[in-house]
Amino acid sequence: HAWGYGAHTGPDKWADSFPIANGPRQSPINIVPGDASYDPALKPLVLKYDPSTCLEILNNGHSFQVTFLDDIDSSTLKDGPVLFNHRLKQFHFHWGSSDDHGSEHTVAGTKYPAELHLVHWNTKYANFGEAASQPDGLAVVGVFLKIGEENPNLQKLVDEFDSIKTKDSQCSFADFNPEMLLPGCLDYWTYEGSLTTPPLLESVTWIVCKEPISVSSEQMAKFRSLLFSGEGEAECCMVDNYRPPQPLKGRTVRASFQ
Ligand SMILES: NS(O)(O)c1ccc(OCc2cn(-c3ccccc3)nn2)cc1
Ligand SMILES: [Zn+2]
Repeated sequence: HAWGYGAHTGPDKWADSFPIANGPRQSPINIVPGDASYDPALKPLVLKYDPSTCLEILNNGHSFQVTFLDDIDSSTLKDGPVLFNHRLKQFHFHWGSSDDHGSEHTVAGTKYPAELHLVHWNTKYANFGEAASQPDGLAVVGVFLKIGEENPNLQKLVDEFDSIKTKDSQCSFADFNPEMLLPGCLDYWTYEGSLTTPPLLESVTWIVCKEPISVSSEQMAKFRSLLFSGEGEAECCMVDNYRPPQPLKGRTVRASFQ
């Protein structure tokens, strides 16, 4: 399953190997704030992250990712739209080849230059792999990046890029608190969706923050210096690693705010 984001391997081709690509609850989607229904029963998000559970930063050939130790309840997501405790497994990003696009979710058609995904799994299941195949197995928090001030917390990630330039490279990475990547306001939209990359499993409760965080244009340029290609291969810049919005197919998007 050599899937990617290129002309021959990209999102329009994924259904060939992953027929669920045309399923009833695919992600991302275009969020239309006017169509979202405010749900007063939605609780505030409770995100508690422990920087000591940060393990490594890696280039997996699709994005760069920071992975966390998830064998105990130290970095968790509770409440919000979910009924069970979830553990943070990893976070990663999606971005474009220029500052005018790159996010996966869009808001009334607006594209952001990048989008952060904090991936959590429901601890009623044994592990991420088990949870990933259950309809209520995963909860992903999405945070938009908007061009503005340099983000000193993102810079800690950018400073590692020389060590993870090529596919399948990784290095140890410690004491990073992903809480520093969250916006001040945790108002969110939520809907039932899927992984946005193969295997596109329909197991994700999406929690998309309304407020973006900042990233500078120079920092975005450094994201684009990462490579899809492996060491010794023809260099292919890691850009446009996003899936475009998918059909809503009757789903309701709820808002935690009025
Ligand atoms: N972009 S996104 O946040 O929607 C997102 C988040 C997580 C993803 O995991 C890929 C994956 C790994 N596994 C797996 C299955 C069994 C055992 C171990 C791993 N299944 N899917 C993909 C996309
Ligand atoms: Zn993602």
